[in-house]
Amino acid sequence: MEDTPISLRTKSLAIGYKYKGANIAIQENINLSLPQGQLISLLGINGIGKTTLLRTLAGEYTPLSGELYILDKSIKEYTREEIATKISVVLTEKVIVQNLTVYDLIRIGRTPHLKRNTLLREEDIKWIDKAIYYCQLEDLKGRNISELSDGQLQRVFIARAIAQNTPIILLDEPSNHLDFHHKVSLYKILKQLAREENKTILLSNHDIDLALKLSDQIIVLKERFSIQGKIKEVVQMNVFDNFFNDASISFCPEQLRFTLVE
Ligand SMILES: Nc1ncnc2c1ncn2[C@@H]1O[C@H](COP(=O)(O)OP(=O)(O)OP(=O)(O)O)[C@@H](O)[C@H]1O
Repeated sequence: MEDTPISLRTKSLAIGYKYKGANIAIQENINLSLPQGQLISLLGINGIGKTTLLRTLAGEYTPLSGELYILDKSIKEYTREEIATKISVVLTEKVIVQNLTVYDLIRIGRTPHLKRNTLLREEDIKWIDKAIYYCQLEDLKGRNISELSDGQLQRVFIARAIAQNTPIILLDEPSNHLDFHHKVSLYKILKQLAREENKTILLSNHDIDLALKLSDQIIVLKERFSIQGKIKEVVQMNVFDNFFNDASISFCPEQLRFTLVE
């Protein structure tokens, strides 16, 4: 496993935003090394910087300092179009274009691979079909997206990212509209996808219990540091003790879950 190729790497990365011309850092010294074929969960309390990190890794925000490498090449050496062939992203805010079918929306995922006005090729159709298969959307593919529930729509956006067929997939809270069964099912689908298609999949998530049971690795963002590793290793570092800064919520390392102290 140690020799697994690394798809995404950061060195002393600082992330944040610009405010009145000044750089405001949210997190500094982030060192990540995300391997191929693995599902990695990004965990941290509200407002700690998960979305900012995902947007930075996706090339939407410029790092405040440090280095970011996609497939061993600095992100600075990629054009926006090239990044879209390496990284697909599912964010929480979704632009909804009315009058699109589920199939049409998934098909948009193929855009980075198509020359202007070209018809879908065999490869494009193969990836759209794979995305429909992974996200179990066969019965919905002809429906108008305006008729879907939030949870169904969420699956369609994930399918669009899968259709894009990039080595790296980043998802911001992809399970937030899903019931427990669909949350578990999403984790299993993403893990299967990571394994079968050798993808690096990073998702942010507030379902920490599920993440600890179903991910290959986790990244935990805390106030002054971040850590990445296999579940057991990270749990042993006690990063979940007093995680929520609330004495009534306690973490049980044996059961890998939080409980409410009576
Ligand atoms: N453009 C911006 N202007 C001002 N503040 C910002 C901006 N972008 C992010 N922040 C602040 O940076 C911090 C991190 O935000 P971010 O959305 O990355 O957190 P998060 O971990 O994804 O949170 P959540 O779990 O609530 O979604 C927050 O305090 C947020 O208010």
